[in-house]
Parts: sequence; structure tokens; C-alpha cells
Amino acid sequence: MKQYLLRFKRQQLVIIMLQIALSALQILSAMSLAPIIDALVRRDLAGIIQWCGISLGIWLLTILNDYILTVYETKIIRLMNNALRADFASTINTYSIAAFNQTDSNQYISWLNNDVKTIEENGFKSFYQLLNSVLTAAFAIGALLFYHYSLALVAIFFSIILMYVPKLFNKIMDHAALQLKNANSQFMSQINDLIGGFTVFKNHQQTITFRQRIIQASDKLGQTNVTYTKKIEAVSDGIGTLSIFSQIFTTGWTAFLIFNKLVNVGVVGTAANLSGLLFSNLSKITTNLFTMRSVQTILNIDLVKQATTETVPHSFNKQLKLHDLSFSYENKPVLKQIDYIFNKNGKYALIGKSGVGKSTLLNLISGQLTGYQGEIILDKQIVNDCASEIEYVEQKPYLFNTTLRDNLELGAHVSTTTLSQICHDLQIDTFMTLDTKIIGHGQNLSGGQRQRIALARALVHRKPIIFLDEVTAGLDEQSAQQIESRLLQDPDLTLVMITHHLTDQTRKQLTGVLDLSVD
Ligand SMILES: Nc1ncnc2c1ncn2[C@@H]1O[C@H](COP(=O)(O)OP(=O)(O)OP(=O)(O)O)[C@@H](O)[C@H]1O
Repeated sequence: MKQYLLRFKRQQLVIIMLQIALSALQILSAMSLAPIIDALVRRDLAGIIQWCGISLGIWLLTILNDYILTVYETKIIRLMNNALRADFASTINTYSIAAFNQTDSNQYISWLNNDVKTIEENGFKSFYQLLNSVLTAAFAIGALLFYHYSLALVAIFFSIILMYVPKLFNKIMDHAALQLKNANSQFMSQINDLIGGFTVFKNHQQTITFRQRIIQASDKLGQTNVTYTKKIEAVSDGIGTLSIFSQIFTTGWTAFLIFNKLVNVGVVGTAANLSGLLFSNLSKITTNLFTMRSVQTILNIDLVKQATTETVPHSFNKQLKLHDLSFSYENKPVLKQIDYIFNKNGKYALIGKSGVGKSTLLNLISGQLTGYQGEIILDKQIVNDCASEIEYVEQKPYLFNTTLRDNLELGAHVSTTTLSQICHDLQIDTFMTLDTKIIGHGQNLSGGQRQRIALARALVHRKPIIFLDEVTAGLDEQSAQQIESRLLQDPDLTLVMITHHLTDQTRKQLTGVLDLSVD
């Protein structure tokens, strides 16, 4: 967490200055009580009015300072949250597609949502509260010293006890925090699964199960929350009790000093206030230290850079060669000793009966699956995969809920003319414009339409090799033929397309056909 605070050093300095001012004002407010009581004892009405005015002025300044500080802290927390999310995104960016797919997507959502919220609440906000508590406690001791050294000594004695006792519970609290984090992430995963399958429940008249499962998931999370709260409250209430005892003792000690005429009568109220401020802030310090520890646990687990195989760009000038390539899912062999060469700018069909492993082969080459035997060779260089050279247009491509233009550009700037031409070639302009917004990730579009949008995306970004998984399957014969011809006539494109319906016209234009059904 420290690294995020330090990234905004100048801003933290401003916060510290505002915190110092706030703590000093809080202590001055407490101290302004003593002269009022002393004036009362002297029956000095003017003195009472004067000190009441000063006290009110200090309070108004305290409130103003608190307002400025809270708003400024929130602004800096926003910057730190951005940095944190950017780091999570960078961690995800280092993953290869296969490594990314190995983890449930809820885990990533949980990083960017739950974890960032927890770090904000238990980390950044706790740190600022801690800062305020430390400063207020230090000023309170200073003020007690101002009245009598023995008051400061009593305060320091109890402070040490109050700071030490909670350390005995560190392990229990760490464990509780981790359990809560896991429960949150499990809850997200369950809810996502249920929401994703809502239509299944609805279609089978099982909406009651949908509701029950949501309640079950909610209750499970609630139970962990109760356990967590029980632990944290037991510790903080224990500390609270100790703090009240310390406060009462300090007040008693002040009464003893007044009795012996060592301090003025007015100090009794102020000392009670100051010790109240001191001990309540000490308990806050320990609670905040606890919560901040849990943040480090999250950061250690999630932001530790995991060893992944990054997508490495290779050169592709001549050929993509598969040598003796075999692959099994668990113990189920799918591909056996495939040998094949795809030449640059060649056009290929990948055929074979359903389930023979066509998608699996393309997933291996494009780096979405790992763990094969044999070799993938790009221009004589053995590579793990060709992820950076390939655009794989899958059967169920992912579309973002934004405009068609944004889905095609993905943040890059491409001229409207180029985009319009590609949309025209792929007949996308027959059902939407560049500014049409896609909703429900394309649920209102047919499978074929979604695939054509993904194909357009591939053409916009011009990767040297395009893999197509039956992109034209959902189209009428004429449109399918037109789109295939457009791709087959592109001289700078290496094309591999899975197809179940290889027409004679298409076959004539191909460089080769890889039939996986043939042993
Ligand atoms: N993730 C997976 N885990 C286990 N087995 C899988 C997995 N994905 C696919 N399979 C199995 O591997 C075999 C090959 O599947 P694949 O999708 O590659 O076939 P395909 O030739 O593309 O089929 P289709 O033409 O029907 O799309 C099938 O028997 C399938 O059941």
C-alpha cells in the first residue's frame, strides 16, 4: 500500500498539513473549556463570554478544516484507486490468453471491484484516520503536559498498554480478513453464475430455485461477515473498555491534582476531554493498524506478478509449420501427430467431421490453449504459439456493449472510409451503422452477424494470419460466397477457415485443404 501513497508524495504532504491543523484545532477546542470554567469559578462574566466566543471560533475553524480535508482526501483516493486498477490491468495484460483463461473471470472482476473497494476502505481511508489519530493523540499528550507533567506520564503509561495489547490478536485478525475476502469473491462467482443462467431457470419454471440460491449465497457471505465482525468487535470492544478505564483513571488523577492545588479547577473538564480524545484515538490507531494489515494480505496475493508466458511477437515472412502436433484434453486424445505447412498469404480450409478437433487446433496455434506435444514453427523458429500474428474469429466472438465503430477500432483510430468499406464488404451495413450501439454483447444479433463484426474487427487490425471458425455458416449461399471471395482475393492475408460446407467455387481458390478426419 505504501507504494500507492508514495506515488502522490506532494498531495500526501498537503494532507499531513491539513491533518496537523485539524488535530491542533481539536485539542485547542478541548483546551478552551478550562478558561471558561475558571472564569465561572471567578464569577467573571466578561471572561466567560470572551472564552465562549474563542471556543466557538475554534470549532468553526475545525469544521471548515475537516470539510477541506475530507474533500481533498477523497480526490487523492480517487488517484490512488486509478493507479491500483491500472496495476491490476497491467498484471492481467502480462498473461497469455491461455493463462488468462485458466482463471475464472470473476476473479479479475473481484480484483477490480471488491479488492479495490477494500483497499480504499481498509487501506487508504484507514491510513488517513490513523494519521489523524496519531497526531491528535500526540497533541493531547502535549496539552496534558502543559497542565502537569504527571498527567502526561499517566497518559503515556496507559497509551503503551493500549498499543501493546491488540498486537496479541494480529494472527486471528489476519485470518478473519482473508476469510472475508475469499467469501466475497465466492459470492461474486456464485451470483454471476446464477445471473448468467437466469433464462435457463425461467425457461424451466424454476425461478424459485434462482431466488433460493441467491438467498443461500447471500446468507453464506453474511455468515462470514458475522464471524468477521464478532472477532473485530470483540477485540475493539476489549480495547474500548481498557480505554474507558484509562480515561476514568486520568480524570481521577486530575481531581487529585486539583485537590492538592497543583492545577486549576477548570482543568478537570479539559483533562477529561483530552484523555477522552487520547484514548479513543489510541483505540482507533490499533483498529486502523488491524484493517491496514488485511490490505497488505490482499496486495500480496493479487498483485504479486504471476509467472506467465507473455505473448511474444515473431516474424512471419514465409510459413507457419505444424510438426508432429498432438494434443489431449485431460486423458482424451484429440489431435494426433499433425504435420502441415501454411504458406504466407495462402488460403486454406480446415475440414473434418464434428468433434474431430478443428477448433482445438486453431486454439493451440493462436495460443488460447497450451500443453501440446510437437512443434509450431514460424519461419524456422520454434514458438510456443503465434498469438501476436493471428486473429481468431471464433464461433461465439465477444462484442462490447458500445458502438459498432468502437468494437472495430478498440481504441485505435481508423478512418471512417476504411471502416465503412470493410462493413460494406462484409454486408454489415445491411443491419447496422457504425454508430449503432451493441446491446447485451450482441444478443439481438444473429450468430452470423456477430461473427461478421468480429471478422471486420480482424480486417481492421490486419493481423497477418486470420483464422475463421465457420464465419459464413449462418449466411445465405450468395452472401457467403461474396464474403469468402472478398477474403480469398485479399493478396496480403494468410487465411485458415474451418468449414463444413466447402463449395467447388471456394475449393478452386484455395492453396490447400487440411482434413483432420484423414489419419
Ligand atoms: N475444453 C474442453 N475440455 C474437454 N474436451 C473438450 C474441450 N473442448 C473440446 N473438447 C472435446 O474435444 C473434441 C474436439 O473439439 P473441437 O471443438 O475442437 O471440435 P471441432 O472439430 O471444432 O467440432 P465442431 O465442428 O463441432 O465445431 C470434442 O470431442 C470435444 O468434445
